[in-house]
Amino acid sequence: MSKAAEIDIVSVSKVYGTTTAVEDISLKIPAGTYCCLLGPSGCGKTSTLRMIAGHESISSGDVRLGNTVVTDLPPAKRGTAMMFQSYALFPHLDLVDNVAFSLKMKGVDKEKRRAKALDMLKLMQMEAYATRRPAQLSGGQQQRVALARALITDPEALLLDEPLSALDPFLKIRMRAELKKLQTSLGITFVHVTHSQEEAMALADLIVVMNDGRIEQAAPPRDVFERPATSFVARFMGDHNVVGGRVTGLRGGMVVFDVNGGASLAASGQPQEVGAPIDIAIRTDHVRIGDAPAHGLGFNGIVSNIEYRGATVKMSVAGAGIEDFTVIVDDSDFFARPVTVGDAVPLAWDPQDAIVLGRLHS
Ligand SMILES: Nc1ncnc2c1ncn2[C@@H]1O[C@H](COP(=O)(O)OP(=O)(O)OP(=O)(O)O)[C@@H](O)[C@H]1O
Repeated sequence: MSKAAEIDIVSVSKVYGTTTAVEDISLKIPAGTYCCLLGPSGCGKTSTLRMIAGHESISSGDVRLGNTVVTDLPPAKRGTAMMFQSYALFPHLDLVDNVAFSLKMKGVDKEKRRAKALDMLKLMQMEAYATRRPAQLSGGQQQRVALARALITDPEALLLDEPLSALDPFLKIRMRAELKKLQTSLGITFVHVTHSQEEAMALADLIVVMNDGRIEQAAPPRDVFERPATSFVARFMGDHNVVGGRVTGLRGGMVVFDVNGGASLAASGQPQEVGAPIDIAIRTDHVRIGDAPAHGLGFNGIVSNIEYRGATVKMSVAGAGIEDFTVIVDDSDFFARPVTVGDAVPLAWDPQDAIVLGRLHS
């Protein structure tokens, strides 16, 4: 239906008075990508999305869509469409007129715009509701109408600001699957703002993790999860232990470091200066319980908490200068050799499961 466009963000900043919301970010989103801007509240995701859409001015830098610099173009001239968090449907208009609205603004004649609006409602399986008003719809149906309304201009990129946040958990997961299907079938670029790492992992081809107005990592979901670039990313994505210390040297190709007042551990990564502060990430589900730690790949600790989660069991362990270390084991492994709070346990992991993290804000 539409053609997809690459979005190129070049050294873009957004300053509101004395607040720098977005600080000199550069990012290429390839045409046809499902991209999620992910990060905590206030990190600059929405400002970034609104600058791509043209709903917010760009303080410095440029945004390009395909071959066109759109930095100074109004929203309707950019080839983008935006779907807002609240859907922003007009309560007094029926669904056809809601969906046809932007074509009306463009001066498209009534018959033509209503026909196109019906086509869009059909695409979203909402044609049976065409004469209803938004208040007569469920949350999921309102979202479909908002999507139809955004897509009626045949945008090259669809921008979505927390599109699933108004839905209950069950509907959220269903609509998430529908969004992915829609993006795949349309083939256009989607940029979707979310603070949920689970949502981003489920949907994105490209996850852009933002923190404090900057990009910490932009990579496919599996890379972000398996090779978090920074301690912020490792903590935000979850399922990693982040352990800090100071580098003491190199051994067998591994970086060796001391945890403050505790164990000497080893990690895979670039050689670091002796004495430099270091953070490493260890996957919570890649830790073995019961294997004696060797070569800095593990430590002995005391179990401080146990949570049963059904398919898995989560344990908190403290020791060797590490206050709260999380271990997730399969339920069958746990119950084959159960431990209780207060037990001393040896923990061990493989060299590739302890990775040195980079520092963005040094
Ligand atoms: N219109 C504005 N005027 C002043 N400051 C603003 C404005 N809009 C956003 N900010 C500030 O800019 C920063 C980034 O805001 P932004 O809305 O882009 O973050 P976000 O990551 O989308 O957060 P959330 O998930 O809470 O929507 C915040 O510190 C915010 O307070």
